[in-house]
Amino acid sequence: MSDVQPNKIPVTVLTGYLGAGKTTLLNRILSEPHGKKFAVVVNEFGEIGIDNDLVVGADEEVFEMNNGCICCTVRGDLIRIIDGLLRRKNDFDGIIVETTGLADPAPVAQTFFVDETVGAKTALDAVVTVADAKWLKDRLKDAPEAKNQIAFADVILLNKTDLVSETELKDVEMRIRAINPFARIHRTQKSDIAIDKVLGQGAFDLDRIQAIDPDFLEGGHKHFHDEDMQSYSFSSDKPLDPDRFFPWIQELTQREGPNILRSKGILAFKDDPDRFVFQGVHMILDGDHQRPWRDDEAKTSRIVFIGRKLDPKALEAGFLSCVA
Ligand SMILES: Nc1nc2c(ncn2[C@@H]2O[C@H](COP(=O)(O)OP(=O)(O)OP(=O)(O)O)[C@@H](O)[C@H]2O)c(=O)[nH]1
Repeated sequence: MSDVQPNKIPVTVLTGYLGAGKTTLLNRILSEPHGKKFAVVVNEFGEIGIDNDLVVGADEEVFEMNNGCICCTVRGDLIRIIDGLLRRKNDFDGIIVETTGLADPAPVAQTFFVDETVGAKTALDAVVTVADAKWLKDRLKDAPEAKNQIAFADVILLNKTDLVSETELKDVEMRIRAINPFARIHRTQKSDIAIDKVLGQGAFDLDRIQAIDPDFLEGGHKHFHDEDMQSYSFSSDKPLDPDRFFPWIQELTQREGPNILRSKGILAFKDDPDRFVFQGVHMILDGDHQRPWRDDEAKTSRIVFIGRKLDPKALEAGFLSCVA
């Protein structure tokens, strides 16, 4: 890893559309034996914080910003968190900001130039975008955020290569190149990549960004938000019955998969001492036990759905029907 500006703390902005593999990459970075300590800032679109609970690493401090898009309402929070971090000297080697899948990375990157205190002490090392090889093509058609995440990237992980053919991979690579001819592209599965291909890149190029976005250093920002995008989260303090939950979620995501872009949850099943983490990207589901529930935490099941044309009443009724 090269330290490009030795007196400044390097910042990596981790972006990519919903479910592309950002948290998977973050966990890889944090789990590697690099001897470095990172401060991590995560931002998610749902009302109930789930992402911070999915980030590994006891040594890392995870700052969570919910209830808003990092590029808009919570940008002040980002500045405050980073400002607070900067007051603590020599405490960490780098900052990693994981944005929501729906964030436009431009205003996030802008924070590190426009805010004086933050700008004086940090250096934006790279915008790293994780792209979902299976779904990116569709999102480039209907989600401008996905396109901006590619356009602003210095490094792109073309992830989930296991889900597509070589021909499809070449096609999506070509589409990426058409939007961004400069980024380094790495094909990955489960965001598996050497850390020195992601951190310490010294890759963020202000001139290139100003060529895309001439107002980049102006401070204000105007950008598109998908007003149709909804997020609903539900929770229950009563244990769930896995024999009810899995058939329900299977049927729901098969039926509503195109509209449910992302679902995820931390679940407490009856007679199960472990937390179960459930993940869905459209109709592709995944899940695993994470760790035992601790005595000092409430065994609350939390689930979030992000998508379009969602029916919150039906989702809630379905979720609550899974209570054991
Ligand atoms: N098949 C396959 N699944 C993957 C791969 N990488 C990640 N996943 C799965 O995709 C799902 C989403 O991964 P995350 O890392 O949580 O994605 P994310 O970008 O952080 O998601 P959001 O923060 O919700 O936008 C999880 O179930 C992962 O296990 C991959 O290369 N192949």
